[in-house]
Amino acid sequence: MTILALQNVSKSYGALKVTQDVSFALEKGEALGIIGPNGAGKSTLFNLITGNVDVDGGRIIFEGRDVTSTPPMARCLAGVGRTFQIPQPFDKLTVFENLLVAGTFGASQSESEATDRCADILWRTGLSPRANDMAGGLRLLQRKRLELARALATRPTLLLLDEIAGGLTEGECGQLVDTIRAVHETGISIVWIEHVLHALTAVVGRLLVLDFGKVIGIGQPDEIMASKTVREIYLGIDV
Ligand SMILES: Nc1ncnc2c1ncn2[C@@H]1O[C@H](COP(=O)(O)OP(=O)(O)OP(=O)(O)O)[C@@H](O)[C@H]1O
Repeated sequence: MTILALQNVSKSYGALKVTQDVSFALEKGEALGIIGPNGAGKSTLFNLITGNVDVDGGRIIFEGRDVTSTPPMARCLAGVGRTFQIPQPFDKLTVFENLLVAGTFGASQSESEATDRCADILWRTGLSPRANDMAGGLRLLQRKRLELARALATRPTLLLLDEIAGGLTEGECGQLVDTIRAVHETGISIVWIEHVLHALTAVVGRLLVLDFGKVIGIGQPDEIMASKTVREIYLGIDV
């Protein structure tokens, strides 16, 4: 069953076509990776899926409903959770308080309803020892974990991850991949934009390649990475 479908979605900023006639479908429980050069339109695609940016054309279907004109908050409450490339937690709240904000406002639950769930998410994302620390004092790995935890606190059925492994050491990246794999095993569907390919392919079953806002390939990671066009455009390999 399809959880998310984009049908001929387009977006331009002035003369710049950032998203060009993009169509793809994500099955329930699937994990899909998105790769592409800098400026290819990857984050814009997430902004279109979440409603932070309006489409110029095309349709976005989530859980069988047309959400193309649905505001971001309503899409979040319907089950679309996301992380941002640059984590921006509430620095002057504790890690746990940050989760509670997401768990109450983002999942429409009372504080008492959200508390146990948020404590469980803290544990699952390895943040329990940091629960009472101010978010502003966290190191990069912990900020990335908090970004993931906040998205999970909104109770997503579809989780969009935007370059969550960027800037981490190899060891930290491996730990985060284990956490994301465990999240995926709970049945949450994932779309993950990432430049760290080995992290991505440790989790996703398919890759989608964007270039100048267009889908230039979608399929199994091995097939995609063997494609001449992808190797030329994305890896810069002259073949
Ligand atoms: N609000 C905006 N106004 C004008 N141009 C924009 C806007 N948002 C994005 N762009 C442009 O759209 C293009 C795609 O940007 P986007 O952030 O989606 O790319 P990306 O593939 O996520 O890049 P990166 O890998 O560097 O994060 C870029 O040229 C960017 O400058």
